[in-house]
Amino acid sequence: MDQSKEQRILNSVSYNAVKGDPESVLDCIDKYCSQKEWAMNVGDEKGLILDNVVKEADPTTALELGTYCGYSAIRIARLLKPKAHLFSIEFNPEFVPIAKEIIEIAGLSDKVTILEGHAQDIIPQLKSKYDVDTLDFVFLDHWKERYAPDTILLEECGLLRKGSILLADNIIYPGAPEFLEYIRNHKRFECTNYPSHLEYMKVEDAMEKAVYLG
Ligand SMILES: Cc1ncccc1-c1cc(O)c2nc[nH]c(=O)c2c1
Ligand SMILES: [Mg+2]
Repeated sequence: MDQSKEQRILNSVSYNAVKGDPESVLDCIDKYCSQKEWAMNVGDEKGLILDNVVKEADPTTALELGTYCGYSAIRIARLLKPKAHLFSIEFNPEFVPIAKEIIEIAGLSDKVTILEGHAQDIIPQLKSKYDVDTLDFVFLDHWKERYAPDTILLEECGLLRKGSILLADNIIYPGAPEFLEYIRNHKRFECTNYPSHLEYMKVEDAMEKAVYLG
């Protein structure tokens, strides 16, 4: 059976990255995906926007929708303060073990819990099953059609508090028009747009930050 692209990314990280060094894992993935095989990691350019918003949020509890190979989980977790934690939801069973391994190589397994399944099934369990109170930061990077319904679900489950910061990837490409419509017309969100480019490409993309006003 041929290896998957994600397995090849893991092979490259395992061979080239410095164990326990998140920056070297990120650099290795960015190098591989810009030189060898494109993959849908948030990447280095949008990754800097993600870094800045995570630093602004300085979250105690963070949630990511869409783990993929763990690249953005590493970007987020490497900036978390000692007691802080990131929950990352991934529905593709092939990606979960690869992300776990890459996060382990980065030395961040203690700060990240990967939850396998669909966000709409796991979000309602975060309080009861995972002892989450409210979320300080949420990164939406799973499937554009789910950005709006899952944002509504987070609010309905009482997981957002005054000042919770949401950041969404791929606002332009592949695009999330329903989410933009929803979040920009919803009076309880304060939105900011960050123009950028699709990972590893010269194609236009953007990220949208939305602060929950309570
Ligand atoms: C896969 C793809 N092909 C061409 C252009 C863009 C994409 C693309 C890029 C991303 O950053 C994505 N992030 C989360 N989820 C996605 O499905 C996704 C898809
Ligand atoms: Mg993305």
